[in-house]
Amino acid sequence: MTTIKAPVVGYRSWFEPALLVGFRFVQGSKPMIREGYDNFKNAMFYVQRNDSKILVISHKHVDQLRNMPEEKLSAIRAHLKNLVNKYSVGDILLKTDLHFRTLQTKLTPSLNNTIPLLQDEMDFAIEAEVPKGVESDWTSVQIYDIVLHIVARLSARVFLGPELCRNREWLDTSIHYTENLFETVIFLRALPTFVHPFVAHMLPSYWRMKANFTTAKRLITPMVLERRSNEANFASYEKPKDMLQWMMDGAQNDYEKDTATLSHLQLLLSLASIHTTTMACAHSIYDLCAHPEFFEPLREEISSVLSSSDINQKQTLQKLVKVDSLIKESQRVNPPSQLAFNRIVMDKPLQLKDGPTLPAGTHFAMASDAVLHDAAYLPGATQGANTAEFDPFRYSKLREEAVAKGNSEAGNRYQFATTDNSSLHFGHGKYSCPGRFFAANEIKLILARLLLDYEFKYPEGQGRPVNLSADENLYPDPNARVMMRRRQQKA
Ligand code: HEM
Repeated sequence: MTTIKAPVVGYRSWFEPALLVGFRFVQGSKPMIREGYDNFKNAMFYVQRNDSKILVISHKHVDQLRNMPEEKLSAIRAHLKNLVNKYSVGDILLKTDLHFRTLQTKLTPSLNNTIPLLQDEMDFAIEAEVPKGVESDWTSVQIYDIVLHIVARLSARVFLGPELCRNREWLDTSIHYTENLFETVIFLRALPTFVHPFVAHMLPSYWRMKANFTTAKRLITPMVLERRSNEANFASYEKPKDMLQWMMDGAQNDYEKDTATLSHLQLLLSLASIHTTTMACAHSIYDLCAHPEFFEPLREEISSVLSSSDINQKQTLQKLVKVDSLIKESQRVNPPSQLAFNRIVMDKPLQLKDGPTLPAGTHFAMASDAVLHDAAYLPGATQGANTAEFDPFRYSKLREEAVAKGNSEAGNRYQFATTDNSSLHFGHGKYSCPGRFFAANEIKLILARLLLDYEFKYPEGQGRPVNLSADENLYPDPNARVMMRRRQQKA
């Protein structure tokens, strides 16, 4: 395959073997990507993963590329390549986008109706997942794990309905599938592709992932069959309003109607949503514990909004402007990945505006993390500003300023779920994350409940846990402990 010429970052010397640079990338990608951005931000550079070199191009090209069709520039193929799909999700995403279009056409327009369901499940989830000790005293907890289980329960309520969302086996499967998949993927990506066929089958995580799929089929198939039979036999049958039903209704061919496909897509929904949402919540809590002075202003906003409006309204969540800003800033400082807008150039070379032609087959991405740490692109920042500083109200201030100037349209630009040509953590354009509006609601509901009802702080002498990395992906330390206690006084 023809490749474009560009410098490869991360080498310590001319003699360092590429394989070693690739190994160092697994846990040391941040300085490498920042080095590339600082030196070549208006050009392009490669980062060295051992499964593949990824070309990092300037985000200035995103407007030209964001709505390009899959046949020319593929988001799915880049996603599959990053997931080493032959040994993880397979080729299902090349055969169907049923879950993607259902999120766009059914879930997002129905977000309002999901709020009461999420609220209801939250009561149950908090009762089930928060240790009883916190009721009376400060208790050391693994908050990541608590939030993970709450998110899995809430998401399952909307994806599969009230029955499976309380089924222990499904909850474990939906959580562990992602963990097993990432363990497999990160291990394989550290190795050159020619060894993947030999190594993959030796990984216990690979076999656990397969077992997760078998469990998903065993749990979901009877539900699909029962729903189909009810629909066929009872005129008065009221169809459930959840992702599974919407996908069953929207299935357009035998492959999409197949119970194995529907089960697999539920696992892929879990993969796309549960840990990503949990990470955003956990980062927000870790950041607040490191900056406890921000707890009170957030609690004030939450209680004032909730006392004046009904939480079951979508507009209510939109009024949580400071909470929204906190989540966006926390994501800016701790993004899920340092690279976004992964794409593969399909059959024909792609001529970039004001740039070179990318040969067919090129896998490229954009340095989403570095861009939002560059004062030139960080909204509201002045030249020389300390862009590493955590300012939870950065975006709410910008929104308020825009609204004060009568420009509420511009204010929307600073919302968590809004993407633009420098805010790329959900991608941007046609193939940007279709679940981000749901994620924003879920995170706000969880944080509002946790902040109003509980207090958090780090144990004596402990600060914010350092983020962990696996290639370009970053994640909060899941084992970090915080102290948690029921709030004595509600504001
Ligand atoms: C904070 C949480 C989340 C983050 C940071 C996130 C981020 C992303 C990103 C970066 C992409 C790739 C976009 C591109 O190719 O340009 C993506 C795709 C996607 N996201 Fe999200 N996402 C989140 C939550 C969710 C949720 C809650 C859902 C489902 C309700 C979801 C469903 C999807 C789907 C279906 C895709 C397409 C790829 C696939 O089929 O798996 N995401 N997301």
